[in-house]
Amino acid sequence: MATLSTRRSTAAASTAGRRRGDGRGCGAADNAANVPPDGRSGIRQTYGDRRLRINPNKDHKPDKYDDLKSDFDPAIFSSLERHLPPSMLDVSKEAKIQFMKEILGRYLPEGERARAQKHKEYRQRIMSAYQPLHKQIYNVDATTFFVPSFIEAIKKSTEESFRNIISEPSPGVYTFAMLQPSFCELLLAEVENFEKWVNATKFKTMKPNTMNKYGAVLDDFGLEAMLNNLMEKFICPISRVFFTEVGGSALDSHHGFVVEYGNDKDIELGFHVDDSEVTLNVCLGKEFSGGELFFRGVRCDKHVNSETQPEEILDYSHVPGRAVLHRGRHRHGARPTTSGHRINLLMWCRSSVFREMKRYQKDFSGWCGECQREKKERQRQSVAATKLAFLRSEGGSMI
Ligand SMILES: O=C(O)CCC(=O)C(=O)O
Ligand SMILES: [Fe+2]
Repeated sequence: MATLSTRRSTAAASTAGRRRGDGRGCGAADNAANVPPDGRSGIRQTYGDRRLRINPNKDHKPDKYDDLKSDFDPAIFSSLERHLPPSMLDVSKEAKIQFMKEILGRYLPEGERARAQKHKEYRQRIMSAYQPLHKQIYNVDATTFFVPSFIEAIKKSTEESFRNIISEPSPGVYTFAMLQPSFCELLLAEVENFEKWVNATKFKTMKPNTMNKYGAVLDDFGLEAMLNNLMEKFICPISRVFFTEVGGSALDSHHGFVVEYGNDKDIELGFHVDDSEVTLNVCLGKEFSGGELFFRGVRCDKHVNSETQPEEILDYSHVPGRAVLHRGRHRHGARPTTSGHRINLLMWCRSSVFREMKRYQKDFSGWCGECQREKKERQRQSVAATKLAFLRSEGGSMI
């Protein structure tokens, strides 16, 4: 198997630093697991338990950080405060800030800080000059964006309501009708309008990620708040049910973009994993043939190039308006678009809490197919060894 790539966004801040909104992200996590941050400061010695909680404390009312000068959005601090260890919830605001800055600092080391600032300025330059074509798509309006079956399922937000609209052609790949054709058209027209503006003004824009040359980053020209809302209200309810073990209950930032394929665009997309915990991929149109997604099983970093098992093979054909939701670590690629023009909306949804936790784990058998296979093999060998020892001792006692 060819060595697989990990795709990254071309922008700087990829994790905790970009979140806007109400500071709640995905809200409650279900499975408890504590996260030990590697505290390096005096704070660590002053207070007892330094471990973050994966379950946000919903009863705790976080401080307001709007006045805080930091590279991170104040909402991140309010959101993270709910994950602080119980012993830290009532300490001074300054102590909490110091502790949280240390954790967040890991997501934005020195070099990246400058790049994040540049990226912020880049966005400001675009947004001060670009005139949106369809202002109505800059705020989520469920009835014009989504098909009724999707809205109904989200209203109930139970596993059963999701299973009614979702098909799962291979474990961990969920597909469902999501976007109205009229919304797809508006979004396509907005992207086209943005691209026209880019060409007319010769503005040098960033590529959507390290592997796609054609497309646009929606977050860069004003759609970040809308997409954040979409993630919180319409993706989190689903990912909380199907992707809890990879931070699906605690998504708190995203990278939103469109990719374009066709004759004079990208043709195909190589085998890769995404820089996301959960990826939403929705085909917007237009008319095309080819461009199937191929999936080859979920893998952790260590096993990213390990063999595919036959049951992990899936080829999926895109249908306009239909969403595919999968773990970012689900290895995949896109086959050549052989005719026409294909444009897909992508949201790489991330969880800073999950990324923090992952630093302290070695066994990912909760979601990595190869970790699971190795664990089963260890269990099989241990049962076999126990049986053998038992048979030997039985044999011995019969003599
Ligand atoms: O072209 C596609 O549908 C796949 C896109 C994709 O995997 C990605 O952008 O991460
Ligand atoms: Fe991808």
